[in-house]
Amino acid sequence: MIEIQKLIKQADNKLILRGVDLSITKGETVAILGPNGAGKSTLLKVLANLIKPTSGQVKINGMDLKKEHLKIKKIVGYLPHSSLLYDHFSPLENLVFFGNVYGINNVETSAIELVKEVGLSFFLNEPVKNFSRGMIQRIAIARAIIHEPEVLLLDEPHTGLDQGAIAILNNVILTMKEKGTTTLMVTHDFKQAAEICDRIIIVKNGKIVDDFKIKDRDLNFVSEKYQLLTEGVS
Ligand SMILES: Nc1ncnc2c1ncn2[C@@H]1O[C@H](COP(=O)(O)OP(=O)(O)OP(=O)(O)O)[C@@H](O)[C@H]1O
Repeated sequence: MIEIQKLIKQADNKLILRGVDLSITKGETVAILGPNGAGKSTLLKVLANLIKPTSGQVKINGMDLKKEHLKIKKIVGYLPHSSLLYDHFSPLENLVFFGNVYGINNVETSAIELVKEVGLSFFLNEPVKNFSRGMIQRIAIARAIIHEPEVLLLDEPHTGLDQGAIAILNNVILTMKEKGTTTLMVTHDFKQAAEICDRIIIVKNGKIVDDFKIKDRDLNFVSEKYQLLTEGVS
């Protein structure tokens, strides 16, 4: 589903990604862990087509990111650090707006359903400028999946969420997985990574330094591997 070969990203004479090779199959849920500044968000931004790689090849669903980025955009959902929501719009207005951008059918019904799914039906018509950070994050997640993407790119999705909202988000991710969605999630939250992901990738200094499957939701295994590989990195 996602094929990355020899990906290099350089900016301001700094090598941010130093030759990333990665292959992710359809339906996998993959966590990207790594210390601050390792290049995790940059990797996600390249896949979301927000920034161009310096060199290397990226294919999503068999399509070359350089040549078919418009088609790829339609099948990719991206949750960045910022919510991308319009402050003065309600959740319903925001989701209808973004749903229309993607040209989805029955946009209002889908929007109402998604707001319900993230537990904010009561606030359907309130402007999001009055929302707490966690509430905004919930609607931002709904925005990222309004077009039922085949590939979901999540940059620290659990940040700012309370326990209830974490459970809702994990449920959303697992439900999408059942439908065949491939998810790539940057996170510092090992517990959530172990809870919902099948596979962990550790990025350090712009390179993948480990890539393994998780067995039995084993958080200790993930923590130990991480510490071993990132020792000495502040
Ligand atoms: N446009 C840019 N120009 C120059 N340097 C950049 C640019 N974008 C990112 N960087 C640098 O590249 C490095 C990797 O950034 P990135 O945001 O990908 O890290 P990260 O692994 O997501 O970190 P964090 O865990 O702190 O979010 C950082 O040192 C960052 O300052």
